[in-house]
Amino acid sequence: MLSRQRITFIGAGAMAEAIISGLLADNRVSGEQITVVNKNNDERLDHLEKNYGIKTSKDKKRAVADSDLLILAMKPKDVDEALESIQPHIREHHVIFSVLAGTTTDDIARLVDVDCPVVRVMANTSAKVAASASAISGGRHASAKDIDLAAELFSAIGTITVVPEEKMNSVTGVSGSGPAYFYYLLEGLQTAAVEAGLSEEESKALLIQTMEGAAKRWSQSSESLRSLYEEVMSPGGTTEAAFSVLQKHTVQEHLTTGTKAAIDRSISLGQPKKQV
Ligand SMILES: NC(=O)C1=CN([C@@H]2O[C@H](COP(=O)(O)OP(=O)(O)OC[C@H]3O[C@@H](n4cnc5c(N)ncnc54)[C@H](O)[C@@H]3O)[C@@H](O)[C@H]2O)C=CC1
Ligand SMILES: O=C(O)[C@@H]1CCC=N1
Repeated sequence: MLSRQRITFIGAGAMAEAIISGLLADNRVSGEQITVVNKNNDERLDHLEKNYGIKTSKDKKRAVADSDLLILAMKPKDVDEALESIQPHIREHHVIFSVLAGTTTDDIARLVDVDCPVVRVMANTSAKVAASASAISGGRHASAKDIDLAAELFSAIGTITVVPEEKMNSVTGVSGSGPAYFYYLLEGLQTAAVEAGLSEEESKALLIQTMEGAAKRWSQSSESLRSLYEEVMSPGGTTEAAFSVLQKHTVQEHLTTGTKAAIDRSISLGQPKKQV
């Protein structure tokens, strides 16, 4: 199915690039099938064309008319303007995938005159190395075939979980934003490593394997996370010393609160459009 789709990305930013990069690496889609349009940043279009061998266009109308699948990849605040500019060229044969945080499939359907299917997807930037944790929900007009197409496309760039749309804001705060939380924590660990005499290279190698090993261990275990970290702690040992500081500063509670703030933001990003 995917091999016959003409795909147009509306928006040429970080997320579009991550998805394009992952898709091409998987070879299920060729550069010929992909066209990217943007608002006004020609440098981004040149960058994508040169680095990925995809097509770019300054003629949005043509790029939309000549496509089967539209992938909306602009910021949520720009979706109204973006869809207004292309909506006369959207036909019923089009399938729309949206990767926008907060924005619901109904928000998008309201901005399009025809009843084409809309599928909401929350991927993350690990798509760039085919390791996104992506979730998919179908809107009102989306059929099982449309969900299958989204699953086929996004499974080329990582794992897929199909969820009802009411869970999408939670997914966004957890796995959409998730890579940033891990990078932030790792930055703290790397600072300690370097200040204690390890080189950046040494600490990177050690931390990557530590993170991958912990993820693998959790994925293969039925134990709770608490029992997994307690397994690391020897009484009076190094981990306990670290935890006494982390717990004093309620680091875990702050992580929970921060993630809830991301979920709340995803909810509020959808709200202004709901009032239209
Ligand atoms: N960056 C991330 O980790 C993730 C982002 N997302 C979602 O992906 C979407 C894009 O995010 P980023 O790529 O980070 O943003 P970005 O700012 O890097 O890219 C957005 C692109 O949309 C273009 N654009 C704006 N208005 C337009 C219009 N009217 N017509 C055509 N193009 C237009 C901009 O020129 C820009 O190239 C957002 O809605 C975000 O919620 C979802 C998951 C993860
Ligand atoms: O920060 C954001 O709004 C986007 C959505 C999920 C990750 N990045």
